[in-house]
Amino acid sequence: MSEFKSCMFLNRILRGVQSLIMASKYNIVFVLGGPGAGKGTQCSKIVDKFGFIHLSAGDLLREERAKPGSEYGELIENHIKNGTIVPVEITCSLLERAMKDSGKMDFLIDGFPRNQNNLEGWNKEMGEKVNLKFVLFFNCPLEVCTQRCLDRGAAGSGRSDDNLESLKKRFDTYMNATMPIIEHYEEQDLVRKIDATRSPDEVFEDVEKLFS
Ligand SMILES: Nc1ncnc2c1ncn2[C@@H]1O[C@H](COP(=O)(O)OP(=O)(O)O)[C@@H](O)[C@H]1O
Ligand SMILES: O=c1ccn([C@@H]2O[C@H](COP(=O)(O)OP(=O)(O)O)[C@@H](O)[C@H]2O)c(=O)[nH]1
Ligand SMILES: [Mg+2]
Repeated sequence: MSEFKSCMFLNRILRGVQSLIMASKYNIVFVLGGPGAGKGTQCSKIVDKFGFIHLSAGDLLREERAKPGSEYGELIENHIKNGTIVPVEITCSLLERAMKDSGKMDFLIDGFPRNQNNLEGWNKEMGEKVNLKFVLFFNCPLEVCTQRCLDRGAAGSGRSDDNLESLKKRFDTYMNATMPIIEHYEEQDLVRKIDATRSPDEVFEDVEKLFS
């Protein structure tokens, strides 16, 4: 075999190995944006049309909090009410367990990673196991987000954090802890920013282009 041919052959083997490695990894899209930006609403639409599994970190934490005798129930409730972020070991293990239990490979991870501790803990535990496709970022001003959360609370969300006092703290966390994470991914050109102030269907028109 000529040198050129053996080089081509090796290249093909390498590409094969690479695609095998990628196929064995979870495909994930992180979904970020302020409280009430519409992350959950858009994730439902993506699931309906593109068949991803939607994992909301907040929902998983609320589920864990509700379990009778949960070791972490009180800690989670305190963080949620204060708009602060639960330590990554708890959230990451809930996410990983849900991913494994689903038996699927394609996930929307909604509302995570929210701070540096989340990012570092996730990278350490899951970095080698996932292929991060992109970060879907719903950009929405504070006033619009606040009104949506207050309406969600008034409509009976039952959430202990859909009130003005908690919302102020949630925004504080969002600006100080989550925005730097979005900037971190922006530096890697992984952020797909969407104007989330429009109606859900208009927002989704932009979202679906990213998945088609
Ligand atoms: N584009 C939108 N325009 C108006 N209201 C919206 C929009 N998207 C979501 N909502 C409403 O705002 C509230 C927050 O939406 P949600 O999807 O739960 O946001 P998040 O998960 O980002 O907190 C919900 O009551 C939802 O029905
Ligand atoms: O990775 C996460 C996701 C959520 N939360 C907590 O759960 C709350 C509600 O998060 P959720 O994503 O449900 O709120 P949303 O942004 O959708 O309104 C947050 O304010 C945090 O206190 C957390 O600690 N870690
Ligand atoms: Mg949500």
